[in-house]
Amino acid sequence: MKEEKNIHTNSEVLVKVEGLSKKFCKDLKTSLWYGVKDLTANVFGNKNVRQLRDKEFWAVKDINFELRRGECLGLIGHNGAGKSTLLKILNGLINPDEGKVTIRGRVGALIELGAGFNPILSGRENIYNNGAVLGFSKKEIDEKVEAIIDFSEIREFIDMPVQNYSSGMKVRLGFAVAAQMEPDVLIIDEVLAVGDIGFAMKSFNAISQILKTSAVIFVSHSMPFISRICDNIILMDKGKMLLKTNDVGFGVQSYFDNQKLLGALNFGEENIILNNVKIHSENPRLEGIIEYGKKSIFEINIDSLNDYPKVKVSILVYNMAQINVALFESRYISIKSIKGQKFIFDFGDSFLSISNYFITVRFDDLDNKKALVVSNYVNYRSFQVTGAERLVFAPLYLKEKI
Ligand SMILES: Nc1ncnc2c1ncn2[C@@H]1O[C@H](COP(=O)(O)OP(=O)(O)OP(=O)(O)O)[C@@H](O)[C@H]1O
Repeated sequence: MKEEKNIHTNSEVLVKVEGLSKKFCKDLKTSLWYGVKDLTANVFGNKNVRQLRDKEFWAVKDINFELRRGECLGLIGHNGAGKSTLLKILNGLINPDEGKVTIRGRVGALIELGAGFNPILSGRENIYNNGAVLGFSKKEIDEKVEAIIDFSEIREFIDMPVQNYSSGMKVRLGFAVAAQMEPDVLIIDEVLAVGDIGFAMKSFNAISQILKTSAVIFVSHSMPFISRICDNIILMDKGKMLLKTNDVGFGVQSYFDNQKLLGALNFGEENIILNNVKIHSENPRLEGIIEYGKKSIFEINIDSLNDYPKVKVSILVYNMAQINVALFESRYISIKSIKGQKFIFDFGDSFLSISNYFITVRFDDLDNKKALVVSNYVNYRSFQVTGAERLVFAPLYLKEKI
């Protein structure tokens, strides 16, 4: 596992996690049986937690980190990697089998949608309940309640039972409570993604504000969200920490490298058959690799079943988050009804940032207004941009020319 030094070394450590592990059992009956056995073993003081028994697995294994005031930790990893389990341990919802968590101060958490709310009580009553759980007096909550309702932007529905709220409304209320209660440590699971983009932007601004006095732990599969607010990353894989870094660009890239990604899909009439796309900079031997700042060359090899006198080739470049970051369009080319035609396109200097990309290749017949798209090869292949530049999450990395 790679590890880097923390930059906020002067601020106070608010979260300390040492050797944290949690195991689960894949089968409910066996789990109940182990529960009974463990209870008995506990009485006689010979519980052996380190060993996995049949059907057990480590959902969280040997996690260690420290988080200081002012830091935002992004917990990322594939589905089932153990992120939510780790958050639940940190929030005291479940006990670890091994290890220790030390948290200083008040914890605000938004973990499961609607968790922490009583569904039959109104939004307003739930604000009071949550505040009381966090240790605030009624008077203190009275002082905050208006700000919470304003932040959530659901004043109209604040006296309605929470069970009738939409998912987004629950998130709005949950985040407003967690954020406005001045937590020292704020824990947020994927739920923010449920809110609309307007609320997500507002939440990010609120998190930046909260970070002045708190530490934040944030779980998300949205790398744009992660790179927007986190300054530390832990990449989890099967319960373990694969990477701990304060280089967010590198952390995000490692997350994508660790994912299984979809293969190519072909749409369109298939009258133009794409045999091959070669991508390189000046050196054709470095196939599939473009050097940052150097020119990029795309060579396509096709078979065509018809004559197309005026065709435009479009290459759509997607980043690992499947965001379309570039569209390259060719000059008009004339395609003959023969096999094995090769076209070379020079797309000029590439300032795509260092990362991996996918391309979709589309052929438009500009002579035929009815069937404009002849072939469309979605996610046809990937390529890499390399260089000694910094890893940044922004799709384009532009530097001032000196
Ligand atoms: N109460 C439980 N009993 C048994 N297994 C559980 C329990 N809670 C979680 N698990 C298992 O622990 C593993 C980790 O789950 P967890 O929810 O922490 O993953 P995650 O990284 O948050 O995933 P996602 O990205 O899908 O939210 C999974 O295999 C899950 O099935």
